[in-house]
Amino acid sequence: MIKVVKFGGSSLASAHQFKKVGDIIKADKSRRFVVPSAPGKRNSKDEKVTDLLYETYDAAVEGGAYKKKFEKIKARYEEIIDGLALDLNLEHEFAKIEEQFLNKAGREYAASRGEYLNGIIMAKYLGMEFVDPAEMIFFFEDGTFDAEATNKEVAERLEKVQKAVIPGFYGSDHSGKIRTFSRGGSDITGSIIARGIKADMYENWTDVSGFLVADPRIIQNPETIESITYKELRELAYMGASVLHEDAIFPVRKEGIPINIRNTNKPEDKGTMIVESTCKSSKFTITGIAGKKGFCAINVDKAMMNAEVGFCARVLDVFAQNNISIEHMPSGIDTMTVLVHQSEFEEHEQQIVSGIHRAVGPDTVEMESGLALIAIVGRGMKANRGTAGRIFAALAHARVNVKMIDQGSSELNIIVGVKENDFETTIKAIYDMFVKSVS
Ligand SMILES: Nc1ncnc2c1ncn2[C@@H]1O[C@H](COP(=O)(O)OP(=O)(O)O)[C@@H](O)[C@H]1O
Ligand SMILES: N[C@@H](CC(=O)OP(=O)(O)O)C(=O)O
Repeated sequence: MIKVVKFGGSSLASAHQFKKVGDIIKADKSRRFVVPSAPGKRNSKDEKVTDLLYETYDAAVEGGAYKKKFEKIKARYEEIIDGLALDLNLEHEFAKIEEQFLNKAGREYAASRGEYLNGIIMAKYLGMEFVDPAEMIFFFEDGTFDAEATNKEVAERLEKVQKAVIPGFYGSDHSGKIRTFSRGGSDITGSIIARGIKADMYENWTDVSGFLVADPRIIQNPETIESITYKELRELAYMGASVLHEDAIFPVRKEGIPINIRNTNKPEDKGTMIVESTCKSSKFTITGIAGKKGFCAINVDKAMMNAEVGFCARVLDVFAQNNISIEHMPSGIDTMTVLVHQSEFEEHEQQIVSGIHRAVGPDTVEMESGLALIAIVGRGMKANRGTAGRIFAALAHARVNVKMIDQGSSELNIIVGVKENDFETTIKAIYDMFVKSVS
């Protein structure tokens, strides 16, 4: 049995947390490949080292005062090294990093140093080999991940390695420049390593006892999901359930490796198993609820649009021309609605409206901003009739005005669109209807 274990920033925020992590790794010999994140927040008011690195780099590049922030970063690592009583001095590493900042080595280089330094400390603490992901996790020049070259290199590089610490979040492009995944990307590194070494299990250790039915910041003490499929998880992660990066399932999915979400602060809890498929039915009709704010709906109306061949394609082409990706597209006989991320759309708004006029000559084009989308996800929905009806009933009862409802063809998810200020109420109403009232 070989396990890859990834520890998130909350699990490595201090020497106290590092000790818990050390105990977890030592408790199971199969935990041979360790992927650490950078130190996260020690409490809700604290700062993540990754954020401090971005800020320090920006200040250094702009010629501003950066030294104080840089000292803050050093202090975070010193607290860990001293607390673990390690014979380790990172002064030369910090000197190199400062020099690289002043040479404008890039924001991605800056952010990656959080994981790099934590990896050095972790390797020393555990007595394991340190393997730099810059040597085996590759990106294309445009910043997208080169999965196949990476997989080959990881397999070759780690073939004869018994145990290793491999920092998360970064790699390099083919010119040798350091590149990072998007925020939360150490989850992806863990998955890449698990695929490359054909691990039996990818354990992802965080500060909650698994994937919860809803965000614990919205629902108090939500139920834990015992098992969830890759597909369900992808839907929830994409819609804001931030416990696992939405792209982290792709590498392990190729090898059918399960992911186990575990709690560093409660290692006795079993957590959540994320699997390709399972015959276990979920405890409730729905597996989970997640949502995001910040959407805008563009409603295009034209009498008899359904008789015009290629109408939708021409409208969508206008969005594509402006490089805007589309989230959802519910439609009626004489109307179609396109939902997009408001932050991406705003800048191109007027070009898109005039583009739609030129492309299809609509009667009206109207916009509604400040929308939230909530995904209700569950493999159990297929077998249970009336889920959409129950969602409507729950929201009517909670006095929420439903702007849109869209069921995926896989019957795995239903997306509800509401005003942003109804976001929390909507999640609570759905949770109460499907989970609280039956548990
Ligand atoms: N459905 C959910 N289940 C569990 N945690 C969730 C969910 N939705 C949001 N979260 C949040 O995700 C956090 C864990 O993710 P993250 O902060 O990235 O951890 P880490 O630093 O360990 O990588 C939890 O503390 C919780 O607040
Ligand atoms: N440290 C990076 C990458 C990461 O995955 O962190 P965490 O495991 O704490 O979410 C970030 O803050 O985005």
